[in-house]
Amino acid sequence: MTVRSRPLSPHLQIYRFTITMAMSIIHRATGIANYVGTALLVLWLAAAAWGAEPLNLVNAIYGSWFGQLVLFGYTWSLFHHMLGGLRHFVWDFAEMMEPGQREAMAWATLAASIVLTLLVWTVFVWVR
Ligand code: HEM
Repeated sequence: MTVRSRPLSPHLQIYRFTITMAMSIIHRATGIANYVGTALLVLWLAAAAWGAEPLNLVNAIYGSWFGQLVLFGYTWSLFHHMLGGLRHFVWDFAEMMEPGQREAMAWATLAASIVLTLLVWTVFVWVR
């Protein structure tokens, strides 16, 4: 049987890396992470409804360094995804679609998500 070489679809390795591409991938990843984080939130609420002992256990796990790391990541994920959603909202009005504008919005999303996460953790966790 003769094997004909067929054209390949473009794939990740042949695209030039761009910040907008990274933001698109991160938007999907944070969407998935938000599901996991929300499940953790539900677990905490369920433990609180269950009684003092389960709540103390969940609080101890969430309060450990690993738990705090996960919750910090969840906070960032929520902010990044929400700002990404607002970016889509702006695009729905056919605004900020020019090259340069798209990149600026992508960097602004990333920067704002980091600043907002640090702000929330500073106000509600680190300095109370
Ligand atoms: C816990 C809350 C949330 C969860 C679990 C969640 C989850 C997801 C998931 C899994 C996707 C699909 C990603 C993909 O297939 O590429 C998605 C897409 C999207 N999300 Fe969320 N999301 C949440 C909150 C939000 C919020 C607050 C906003 C807006 C402020 C938002 C705006 C969007 C938009 C616009 C898309 C579509 C993006 C596209 O078309 O590429 N989401 N979300």
